[in-house]
Amino acid sequence: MIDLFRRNSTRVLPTEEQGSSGTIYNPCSHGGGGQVAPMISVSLLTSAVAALVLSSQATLITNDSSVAVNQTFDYVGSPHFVRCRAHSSSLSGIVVGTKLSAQGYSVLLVEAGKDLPNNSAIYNAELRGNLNNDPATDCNWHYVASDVNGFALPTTIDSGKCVGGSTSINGMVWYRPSAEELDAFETLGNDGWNSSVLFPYMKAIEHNIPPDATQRVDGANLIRSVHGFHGVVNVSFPVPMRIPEAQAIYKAAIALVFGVYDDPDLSYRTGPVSASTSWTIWWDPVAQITRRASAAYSLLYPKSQQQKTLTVLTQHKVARVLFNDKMSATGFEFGPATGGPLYQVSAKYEVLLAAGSLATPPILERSGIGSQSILEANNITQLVNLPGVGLNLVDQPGTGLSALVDTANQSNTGLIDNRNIFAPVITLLDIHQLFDDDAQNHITKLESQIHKRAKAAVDAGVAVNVEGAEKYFTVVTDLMTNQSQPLVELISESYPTIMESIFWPLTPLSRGTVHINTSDPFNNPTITPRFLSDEFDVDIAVKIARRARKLYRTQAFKPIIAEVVIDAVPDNSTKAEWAAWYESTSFGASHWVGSSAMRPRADGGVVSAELEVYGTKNLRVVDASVIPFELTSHLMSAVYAISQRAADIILAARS
Ligand SMILES: Cc1cc2nc3c(=O)[nH]c(=O)nc-3n(C[C@H](O)[C@H](O)[C@H](O)COP(=O)(O)OP(=O)(O)OC[C@H]3O[C@@H](n4cnc5c(N)ncnc54)[C@H](O)[C@@H]3O)c2cc1C
Repeated sequence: MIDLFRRNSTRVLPTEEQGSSGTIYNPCSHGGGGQVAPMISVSLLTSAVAALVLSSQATLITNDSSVAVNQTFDYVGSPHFVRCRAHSSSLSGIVVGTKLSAQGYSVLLVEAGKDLPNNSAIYNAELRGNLNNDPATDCNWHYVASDVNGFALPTTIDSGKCVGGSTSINGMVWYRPSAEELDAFETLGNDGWNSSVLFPYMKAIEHNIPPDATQRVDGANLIRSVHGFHGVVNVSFPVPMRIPEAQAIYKAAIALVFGVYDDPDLSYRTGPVSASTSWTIWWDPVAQITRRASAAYSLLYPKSQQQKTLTVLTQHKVARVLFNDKMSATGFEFGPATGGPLYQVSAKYEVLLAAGSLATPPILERSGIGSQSILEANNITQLVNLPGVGLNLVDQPGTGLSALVDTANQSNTGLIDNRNIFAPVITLLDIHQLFDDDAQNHITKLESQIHKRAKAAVDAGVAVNVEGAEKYFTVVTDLMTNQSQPLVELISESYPTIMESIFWPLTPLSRGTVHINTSDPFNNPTITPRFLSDEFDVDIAVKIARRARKLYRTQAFKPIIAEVVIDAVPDNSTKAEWAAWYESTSFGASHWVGSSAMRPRADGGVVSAELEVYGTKNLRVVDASVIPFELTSHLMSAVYAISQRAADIILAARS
C-alpha cells in the first residue's frame, strides 16, 4: 500500500492507490470550471484539525469531532456556493459528497465506522475471507435479523461499517440491471427515472479494463457498448482468470439443464443470461495483488479525487435530523459511535441521508418521521406522518448445493483454486427456463393474485395501502411474466474439494421491515426480513434447489465428480421438506433495497422523484433504500448511478 499522510487518526489525503483518473458523469455540465469557494471558518481556525484542512488542498478524513461540533459555517463565496451535509461515507455518500465538493461546496460526511485504508482484508480482494476473522477489520455491522415474533434468526446480516460502506466488504460482482426494470421505476410514478437516464451514469463511473486474449480464452468476454472506460471505479476480470476449466464445465452443464448458453456479457441482456462475471477489482502489477475498487479507493483516496471542501468524520453516528418550525432540515445530531454525548452540526442548505437500506429508516424514525405506532412506542413525537418508512424492505434469500470433486482433480487449479474472489459464472433464469411446462400455470396464478398479494402485504405490515401495493405487484409481476426478466440467480463456484452452486430468488415478492426499537441512537434497529413469506418465492426456491443438483449429474461434470453430495434433503422429498431445508440454510444476499422507497406518497412512498423526504424540506435520501423493488443485478452499478443523479438533482436545485 502506498504511504498515507497520517497524523494520529486524522488523515489528509492524497494517496496514489490506483491509476484511474476519470471523473464522474455530470449531464448538467457543471463541469470542472464550477464556482469554487474557499472553505474558511473562523471557528475551525481554533482547531488543530482545522489547521490541517486549511494548509491542504486535500480531503480531510478524521475522527476528531471538533471539525463539526457546534459549527456554524459562515462562508464568503459565490452566489452558487452551497453547503450540504451528507452523512455516512457509504458508496452513495461518497459519490454525492465528491460531486458536490467538486463544485466548491463544503461537505461533511459522518461515518459510524473507521477509516481502514491499510487493512489488507479490505484492499486485497483475495483476502476478503479475512474480513470476518480479523477483529482489526471491524467493518461489518453484523446486524441481528428477527423473525416476525421478534426472535433472533440464526444468521446475522452483513453490512459495511467503515469508510467506503458496503463496497469495502462486498463481493465486488459488477454488472448492470436491465433497461426494463429501470424503466419500471418510471412506471411506478417516478418521472425521469428510466434506463436512458441511468445507464449513462453507470458507464460514467466505470473504468473498465477489457480482458486480454488469455483471459478471453479462459472465459472472459465484453460487449464494449455497455461499459464505460473513463470513470473512477476499476472493473475487470481477475488475472489470471479463475477456474477456467470449471467455468467451461459449468457453462456446458447450464446449457444442458436450463437451455441457457454462454453469453458474452452479463450487462448486455434483455432477459436471461449466463456468463463469466467481472468485478470491481484491478490487478496491481507492482504489489502483485488484486485490489478492491471500493467507493473509498476509487473516489476518496486517490490523488486525483482530492477535494479541499470535503471532510469525512469517522467513528461518529448520526442520531437524528433537526428541523425548524417549517419542517426544513437545519442539521443533525451526532455522537461518538460507541456512545456518549450528542452534538449538533448545522447545514445551510441540505441534509442528505446515505446510511443505506438498514440504517436510513431508523434515522428518519428517530427524527419524528414515520408511522404513529412505531414512533409512539419509542416515545418519539411524530413530526411527519409517513407510514412507508422502514416498510417494503427486500433482500434475496440464498442457499447452496455442492458436489465432491474426485481426488485426482482436487489439485487442479483450473477447477479449484481456493482464491477468495466471488463466484465466476453467473446465470439468470426467467420463469420459462425455471419452471418449464409449469411456467404458464405460474404466470396465470401470479396475474390473478395481485389483489390478494397486496392485501396480504398490508395485513402483514409491509405495505402502506392496498392500492399502492397493487401497483407495486403489478409492475414486479409484469417484469417476471411479460417482460422475461430473470427471477432466479445461479452462481457457479468451486471451493477446496467441492463444486458449489449458490442460488436465490432475484426479485422476491416477500418483503420485510426495519424499525427502531428504542429512541436510543446507539441501538441497532429491529430488522425483520420475512424471507420466503410469499408462496411464489418458495416455489422459486424449491425449484431452483431441485434443479441445481441436476447440474452435477450431467455428462459435463461426470469426468471430475466423485459424488453429488447429499447436503440437502433427498431427491424424492416433498416440496414442504425442500422448503424447510431452504429456509433453515438460507442467508441474505446483502442486496437490501426499498425501505425508503421512491414512490408517490399516496402509494406508500417515502421520497419523491427528487429524492426529497415527503413532508420535509431540504432533506433527501440518496442511497440504496430509495430503490423501490429488488433489481436483477447486484446493486452497486445502480447505486452508483442513483447517487450521481442525486448529486445532479441537488446541484440543479441550487442553480
Ligand atoms: C457482504 C456484501 C456483499 C455484497 N456483494 C455485492 C456484489 O458483489 N456486487 C454488488 O454490486 N453489490 C454487492 N453488495 C451490495 C452493495 O455493496 C450495496 O448495495 C451498496 O454498497 C449500498 O450502498 P449504500 O450507499 O446504500 O450503503 P452502504 O454502502 O452500506 O453504506 C452505508 C454506510 O452508512 C454507515 N452508517 C450506518 N448507520 C450510520 C449512522 N447512524 N451514522 C453514520 N453512518 C452510518 C455505515 O457504517 C456504512 O458505511 C454487497 C453488500 C454486502 C454487505
